[in-house]
Amino acid sequence: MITTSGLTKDYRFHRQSPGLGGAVKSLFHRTHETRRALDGLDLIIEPGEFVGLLGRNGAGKTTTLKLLSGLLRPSSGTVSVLGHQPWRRNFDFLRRIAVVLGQKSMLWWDVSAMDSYLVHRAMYDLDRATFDRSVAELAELLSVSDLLTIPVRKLSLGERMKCELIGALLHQPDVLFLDEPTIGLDVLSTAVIRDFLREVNRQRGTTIILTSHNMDDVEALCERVLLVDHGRLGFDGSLAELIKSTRPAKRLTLTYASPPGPPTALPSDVTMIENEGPIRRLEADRSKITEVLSVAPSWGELVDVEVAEADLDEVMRTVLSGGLR
Ligand SMILES: Nc1ncnc2c1ncn2[C@@H]1O[C@H](COP(=O)(O)OP(=O)(O)OP(=O)(O)O)[C@@H](O)[C@H]1O
Repeated sequence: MITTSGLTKDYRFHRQSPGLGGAVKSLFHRTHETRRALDGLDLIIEPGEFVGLLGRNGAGKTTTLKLLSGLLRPSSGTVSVLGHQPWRRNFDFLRRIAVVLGQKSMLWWDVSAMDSYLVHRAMYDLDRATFDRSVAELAELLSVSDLLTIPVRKLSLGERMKCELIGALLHQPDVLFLDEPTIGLDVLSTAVIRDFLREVNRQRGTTIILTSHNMDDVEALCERVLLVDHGRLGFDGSLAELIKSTRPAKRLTLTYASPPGPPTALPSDVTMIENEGPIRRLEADRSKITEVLSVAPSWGELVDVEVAEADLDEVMRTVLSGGLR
């Protein structure tokens, strides 16, 4: 459904010296520079997948989305989405995709979301009954049915994002590209939007490609993550695999009825990270967990055991600072 091979994007730009003098000078003399944002990206995405694009700021995630959705033309390499070269912006292609870029609205500011949807309806030639049903269903799922006739500029950030998503899905696209859909939203709106996207992916089979710095979004939604690193693919697999390859250690929290005795027979490569009161927190490679659990009851009266993966934000800090194994 989506394939790229050696996909490369160079941006050409000019630097301007600061101040009025710099601005005037740049009118007459411009030196151009090139920045390589994507550097030979190869990927294949199958229909119905929910994929998260991860990477540090400036890694090339938005550029990837823009190339896949046809907003940019590649400098070299190939890209095919639904059998089309996106940058040609063929109508059949545009009818089958939708793009929601956090910082760019598809809704007109001064009119209601419904007015923008009606323009959409005309553009995509949607019949009235299907249109009405779709708007009602989507608005209900996102709890914004009573907000569609208010000028968009009067809506909050979260309400606007929900209205954006409705507009993007009215023509029932096969692929949805989303850039940071929950940025700046409160936990409630974030949860509603996550449930909605999960539903759209499952019920309609819509392929969704999402960029997000919110690891909770990625954990909740994406069964596959692609790590973009300096314009290349740094990792391709599940979030669980990414965690495993980055922080193989698991966290064990042992709670005792009262402060336990010394941790005798603790395997040598297990680290005690908290040793106070009745709680012992340890970090152990997953292969050592059973060994720890077999000696832990001898330290005291063990009342609770919790085994968890390393904290997601910690994992991402390791990944983004180049610590992927
Ligand atoms: N129009 C442009 N002109 C010049 N350079 C650009 C342009 N757009 C992006 N870049 C550069 O290309 C690189 C990749 O940018 P991109 O926006 O794809 O990164 P990103 O991974 O989406 O980052 P972020 O997480 O900060 O949104 C960055 O170094 C950025 O400065």
